[in-house]
Amino acid sequence: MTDTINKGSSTEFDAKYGILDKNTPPRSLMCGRYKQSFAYYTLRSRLPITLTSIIDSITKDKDDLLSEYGEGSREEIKNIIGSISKLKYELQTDKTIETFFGNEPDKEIWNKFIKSLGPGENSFFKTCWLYAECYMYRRLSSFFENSQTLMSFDYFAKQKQNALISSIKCVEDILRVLQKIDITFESFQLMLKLNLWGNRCDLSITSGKEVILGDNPFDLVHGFDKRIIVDDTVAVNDYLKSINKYKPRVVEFVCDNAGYELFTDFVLADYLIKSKLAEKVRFNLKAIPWFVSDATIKDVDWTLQYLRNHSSPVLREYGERWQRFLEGKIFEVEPLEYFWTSPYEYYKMREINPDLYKRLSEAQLVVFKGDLNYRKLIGDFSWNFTEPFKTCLRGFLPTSIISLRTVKADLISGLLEGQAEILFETDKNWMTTGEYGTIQFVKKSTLSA
Ligand SMILES: O=P(O)(O)OC[C@H]1O[C@](O)(CO)[C@@H](O)[C@@H]1O
Repeated sequence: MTDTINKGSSTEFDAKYGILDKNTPPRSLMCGRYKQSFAYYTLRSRLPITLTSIIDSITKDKDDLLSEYGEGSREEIKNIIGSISKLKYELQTDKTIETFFGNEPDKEIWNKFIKSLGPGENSFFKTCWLYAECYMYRRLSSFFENSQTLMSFDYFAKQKQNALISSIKCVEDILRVLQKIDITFESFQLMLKLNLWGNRCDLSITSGKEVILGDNPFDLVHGFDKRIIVDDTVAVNDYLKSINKYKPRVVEFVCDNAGYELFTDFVLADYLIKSKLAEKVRFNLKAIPWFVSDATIKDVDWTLQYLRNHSSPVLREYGERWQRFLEGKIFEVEPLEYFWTSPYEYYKMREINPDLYKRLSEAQLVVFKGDLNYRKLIGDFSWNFTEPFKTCLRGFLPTSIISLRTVKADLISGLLEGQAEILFETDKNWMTTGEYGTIQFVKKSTLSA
């Protein structure tokens, strides 16, 4: 995939913006200046396509927007389209990242970060890929946040809702299994794998295009067993069974995509309660529309409402059950937290947001879903692939953590010697297809009483 864009990209762009025709050097921050990196492909091709598709969808849906947000939104729609086009131009001409000046609730944290970037490291292709990509989505959201009529409009909502609606047969199949599941190690393993592969339904990797699930989610799970290249399922199951002296045992989910993936988060959370491996599950969601399909609190409400209103009895049953869990505080949605839509890697959390770090440390396990969370766990940093996952956390360990990630970016840790080489021989793009997954667990040795 990256080869295509690199061959097609104009050399004058590379010359003008100091692009180096090489891959990311070892143990360096990943950024768009390395032409052979997925960072370059993302910034040069994927993100402009994402911005263009937002402009196209707003333009196409303008009449619906006008009827929903009133005639006063007409001018603002035009201005926002102009702002998105300007952002796209800045991205495509490697402009310096600008500070925020509107009424963004997290303006201070973002501007402090932007000002901390050194000269020569503060433009889209020169700064770390993670910062540039997070900045683009944050800046995009600010155009709506600072409007008078469209501040609550989620420009990704339709795609996120479709991601559930189009997978409703899989949803039904899974719920029928959950209804009568026995609590065994095998069923725990199945729930974890279903949740892992639910992460393939991420619309940012397709720049917004729908990800089509196969017919039967269990076929997908069993068919992909060999593609789980690190699997700590046994360790995390043993750990959860060993902590039964803590009450209530709390598991935090740092969620990723809405749609089918959010559904699989509810399924895994339900299983943890049903199996008595936890008494409470808390969900951490995004405060703003993020990376196309990341889940917001509104997406949780919509998902439960959609299930509760569905014609299928089993969908209604679980929509009602999970709504009751929320009312009974067995499930909890955590209060809005802008740290999750900041550019910071997680090893900086204790310094930047100690209250959040403390809250996570009170849980017995934190489940980090997906690729972007993985990038923030280890940083957009070209670690040796065999570097231990715990080392790459650089001290971030509020409590025991597990990462469930389908591999969509050219960074990874915790592989065995020679494992990556074999995978590259199989498919040179294996790191950016989402067709390989990792289940990586780090136990916090001294759990406070
Ligand atoms: O939804 P997920 O699993 O976090 O994936 C999003 C990630 O995938 C990518 O789109 C491709 O790596 C990244 O830009 C982003 O980090």
